[in-house]
Amino acid sequence: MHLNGTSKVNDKGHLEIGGLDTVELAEQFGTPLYVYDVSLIRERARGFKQTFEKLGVTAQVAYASKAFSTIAMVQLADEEGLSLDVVSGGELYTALAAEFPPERIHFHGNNKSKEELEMALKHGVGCIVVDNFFELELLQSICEVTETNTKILLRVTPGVEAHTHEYITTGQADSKFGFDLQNGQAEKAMKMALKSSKIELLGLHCHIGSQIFETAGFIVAAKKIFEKLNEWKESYAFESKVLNLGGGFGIRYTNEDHPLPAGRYVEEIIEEVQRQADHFAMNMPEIWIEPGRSLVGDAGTTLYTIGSSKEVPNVRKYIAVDGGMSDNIRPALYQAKYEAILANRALEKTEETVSVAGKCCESGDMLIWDIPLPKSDHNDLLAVFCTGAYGYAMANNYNRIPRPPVVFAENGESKLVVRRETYEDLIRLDSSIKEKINN
Ligand SMILES: Cc1ncc(COP(=O)(O)O)c(C=O)c1O
Ligand SMILES: N[C@@H](CCCC[NH3+])C(=O)O
Repeated sequence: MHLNGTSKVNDKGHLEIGGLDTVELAEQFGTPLYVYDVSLIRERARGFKQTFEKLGVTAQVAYASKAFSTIAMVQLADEEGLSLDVVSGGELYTALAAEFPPERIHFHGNNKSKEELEMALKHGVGCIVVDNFFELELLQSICEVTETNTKILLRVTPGVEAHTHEYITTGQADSKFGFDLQNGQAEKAMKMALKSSKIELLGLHCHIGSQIFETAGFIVAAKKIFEKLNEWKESYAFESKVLNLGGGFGIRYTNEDHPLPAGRYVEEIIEEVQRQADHFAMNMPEIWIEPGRSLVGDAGTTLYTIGSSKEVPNVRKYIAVDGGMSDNIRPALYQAKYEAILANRALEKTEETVSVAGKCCESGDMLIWDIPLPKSDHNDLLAVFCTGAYGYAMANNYNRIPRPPVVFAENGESKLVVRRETYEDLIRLDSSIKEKINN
């Protein structure tokens, strides 16, 4: 059993998170329930920040709020002195509702609407990460009409893609995101931005992938960017004050995953950037990163109640829980793997191999295949670990299943930060039958 952060098994044999017995949390808040270990999020945030501080590098660690965006999480990011990456009007609205300082918000997205850009400018968002020519022109015209100035980064695709243990360099980066660095698009965008009196180009951004376990991809990306920056310095006297190398730092979901400690990614990235800056006689840029998963992923645990079970003789045993792809779509979408234990009988030895099914009307709604557990029964409590990133964030109402609540656990205290959806919530946006008849 691999336990993260403050998670431990107490003397009743129950899983504890943040000093709280998960059996009691399930009784109090019901299941399914997302529980976050707040101290672990703080530890991860401090880990990133301290590495930059130790190496004396000016930096911004921007929490990629797409991983888990709620008012409480945004406030926690603020408390820890992080910046914030948002990718939509909704994430921006959440950040503003949490009173996150707008100057530390970075606004991403490959198809920001006019309304979203206006909203960002109106609230003084610190940096807009411009993705394409359409957006650059739209932003320029909004700035002119509203007489607003803004700071931007250009998102570039350096021709590097990284996934877990591998990275590949692709000649022509085939991606919906960003300006291609090699085919002249990025250079054209840079020239357009430099001409603008309303837009201040701070530098470049790239993001090479997610759940990455090695630094090689980041290092190749940094090299490619610096080669281009060197050309631009000579031709246009442009120097990138900021270099944002995105997020993507991997975490351990199961014992197949071997991520580096967060500090290692940062140290190696900084060393490479420093080496490149020295090599090309440039000033060391400010380095920004955007971790999402690695800040919140292993701090989240989902608690489920086991209901029905089904034995397929000589094939497998299914146990079904009261949630599934509606609260965690990652196994169905990416064949993502998770570990789990019986939270109410955590010390009992494993006796059988079972597969954990969700309750949605979809054969692919399986949370975990072939996991060893003690002999379980209905009403046992199943804890699935590492659901903190892209769990609640990608939750949905398939089969009109209400989304579970979110509880923050820290130092023996629980805080309900998102309440459970109700059936009334589910029909709230429907036009009522009466309205339909009247129309
Ligand atoms: C631009 C950008 N920044 C940051 C992230 C966060 O990635 P992760 O959660 O893997 O750290 C993503 C998602 O992959 C992204 O697209
Ligand atoms: N949603 C993905 C990651 C997407 C990263 C955002 N660009 C996941 O659950 O792993």
